[in-house]
Amino acid sequence: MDSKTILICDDDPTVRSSLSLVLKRAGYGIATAETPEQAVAQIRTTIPGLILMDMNYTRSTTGEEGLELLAKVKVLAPEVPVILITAWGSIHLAVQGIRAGAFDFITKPWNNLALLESIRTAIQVQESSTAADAAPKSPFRRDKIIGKSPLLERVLQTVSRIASTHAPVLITGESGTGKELIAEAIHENSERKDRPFIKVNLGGISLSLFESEMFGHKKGAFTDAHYDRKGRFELADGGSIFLDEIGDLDMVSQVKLLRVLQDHTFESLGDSRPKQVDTRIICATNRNLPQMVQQGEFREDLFYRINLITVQMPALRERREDIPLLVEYFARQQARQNGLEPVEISAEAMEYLSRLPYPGNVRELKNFVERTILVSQQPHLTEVDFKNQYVEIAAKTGVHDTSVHSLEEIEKQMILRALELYGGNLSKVATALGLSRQAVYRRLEKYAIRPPE
Ligand SMILES: Nc1ncnc2c1ncn2[C@@H]1O[C@H](COP(=O)(O)OP(=O)(O)OP(=O)(O)O)[C@@H](O)[C@H]1O
Repeated sequence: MDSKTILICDDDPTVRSSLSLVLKRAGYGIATAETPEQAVAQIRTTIPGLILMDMNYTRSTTGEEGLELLAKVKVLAPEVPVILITAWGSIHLAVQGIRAGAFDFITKPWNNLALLESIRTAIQVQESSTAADAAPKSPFRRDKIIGKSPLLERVLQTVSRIASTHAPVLITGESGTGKELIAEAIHENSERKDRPFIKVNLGGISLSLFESEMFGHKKGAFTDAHYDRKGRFELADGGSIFLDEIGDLDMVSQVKLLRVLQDHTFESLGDSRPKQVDTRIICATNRNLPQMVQQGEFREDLFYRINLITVQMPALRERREDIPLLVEYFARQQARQNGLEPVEISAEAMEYLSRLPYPGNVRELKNFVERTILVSQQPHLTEVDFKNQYVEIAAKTGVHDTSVHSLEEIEKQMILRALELYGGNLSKVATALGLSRQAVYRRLEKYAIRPPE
């Protein structure tokens, strides 16, 4: 395979020559094909590093020929990334192509910067997957990520492989499993580490504020715009942007986000000049995006854009062997923050802690350990100290006999009791349960609990 050669397959000579020019300037070798047949013949002789492929040839405009060619490439050279070229307005074809194994798609007329970025990412990801067993170029830094379980190690292996690429990453997993921590680690282990890491909680941005928050605005663009303001994308230029709770984004904002991911350009409110942006996209969600796509609640094309690499964070109950390490870490951290001697935790206490259910995952464990240390004020903590604290929380939240209830029922009861206890103050409920406010909202929805006014 010649990783520096790109095969351009398009029946339009002007497209072939303008693409050739751009790619040659960027240092790639070029091969061209006018028809799917020629493309197949070329691939049989020399396998290129990447294929840039139009979906429509002379026969029709259904994209059928493009899909056929893609299927052949997937048999002849399955490891070669394919980027599709489609007409604007035929995104559904691109989506079909992605389902059939294409790496990405660009729409005509294309933006050169976005095209080169997509090519670079595709080649990097391809190389990083074939070099999976080779030692990484520089050791992966994971200082703040505690745990040695095989499930966590697998996540870290994937992350260390792809951190240095520019590929968008989607991190999925329950609330409190460490998605944000992983996003930060991806940034810290990339060449963007000295540039900003901008975090945006999309669940917390209302529809009306989305554009000005993400893309910025000019003074006077709307009534309250008293000064120019940079949006989050501009702030993240050269660095990474972490879009948390991406599953909470409404359909209108999804279209706006798609545009910037596609073209790497955006316009600030009140300013019609498009701005270019170079930022790595890292998204996270604890919702089931494929299911949301099926139900028409999340755009499929956006899903494929953000999801070139998926990292699934395991729940804490699936990696209980990490619990003692995490407990030690949180106890040490808390002692350091308060200028105290670290507390000692007995072996029985560790065993007890390792058995609890943790619907709020690592965040819940962290809060629980910190609270027990604070409340008991002892240099040595035993199982009893933790049990007392757990019973107290359970009593406050009204959960007594955990054995006869399903986890969901326990969770629902805990939320109801916490709402009562904190007079409906969601921030306090969230802190007490070790959940984010958004996670509390979602559970209110799930259990059809009416949120307080
Ligand atoms: N492996 C880990 N080692 C050390 N601390 C961790 C680990 N995983 C999570 N934490 C800590 O647990 C808390 C929750 O983690 P984080 O915010 O990354 O979770 P999340 O999955 O993004 O949650 P949410 O979906 O609610 O936003 C943080 O304080 C984080 O530092």
